[in-house]
Amino acid sequence: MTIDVRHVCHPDAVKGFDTDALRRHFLIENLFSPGKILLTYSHIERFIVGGACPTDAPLELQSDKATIGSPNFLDRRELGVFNVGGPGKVEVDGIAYALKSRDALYIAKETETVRFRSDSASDPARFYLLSTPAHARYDTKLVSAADARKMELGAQETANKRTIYQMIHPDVCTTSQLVMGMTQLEPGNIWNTMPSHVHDRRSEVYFYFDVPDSARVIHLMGEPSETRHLVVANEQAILSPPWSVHSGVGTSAYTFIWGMGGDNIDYTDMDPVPMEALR
Ligand SMILES: O=C(O)C(=O)C[C@H](O)C(=O)CO
Ligand SMILES: [Zn+2]
Repeated sequence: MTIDVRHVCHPDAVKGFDTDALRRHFLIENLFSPGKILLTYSHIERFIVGGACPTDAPLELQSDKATIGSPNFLDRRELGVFNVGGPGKVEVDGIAYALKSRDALYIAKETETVRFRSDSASDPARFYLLSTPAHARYDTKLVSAADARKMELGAQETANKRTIYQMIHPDVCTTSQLVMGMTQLEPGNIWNTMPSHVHDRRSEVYFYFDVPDSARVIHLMGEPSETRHLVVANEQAILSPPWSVHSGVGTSAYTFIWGMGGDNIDYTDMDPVPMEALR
């Protein structure tokens, strides 16, 4: 298991970042490596973001003295897991939950052991992980895309026809602060979250997938009057601080998993940015 640590950046400092600095602070390029768990610890909301890709042997989530400090990873945290690979199992204190592609599992605070397995090493599961600190324990729950609260948004004419699957969401699954779901664009549609917004009371992480090898997503970030962009390839993630706009456009359709933590668990708590304010 590896943990990369990222610190918080003030927006005034980010104005002067070049492409390398923007990518080093806000883009997570590698989330999956066969037979490994790769993690990034961000001081933004104390998110832990990563991926587990088990092959022949199970992989166990372990704590880390330098960052988490408690004996078990989830002693004071909760965890959202989305499978974006082949079928697999997540064992939570000995109970196995089967996750096919796009199923999610919320794992409770105070869980002692979490193990990831693939059903077949030739089609390994790819478990995307997002964890936040938690003040209370709620039940571990498996949520499939069919169980999600769904919202159909946008139109073909504006190239933003998409379905939002709210999965680890207060109407579906009770958590301390973690809210997660998935946005899937219809073929031929490329824009998410436009008009854009900020969510000052929460920070977010976006994991982009279903991006063809030859395609990229242009993720917009920065203060509304001082935008920057990151060019994102398949299975890469973005750390989004509360002062940053949220919007993105692809060179083809894609899917992304959004995850949020912060001062409330109200998905709709977003401040729209008027188009004329964007620069
Ligand atoms: O396409 C969209 O619109 C979204 O996916 C909205 C996100 O869920 C979001 O903005 C979360 O902050
Ligand atoms: Zn958003």
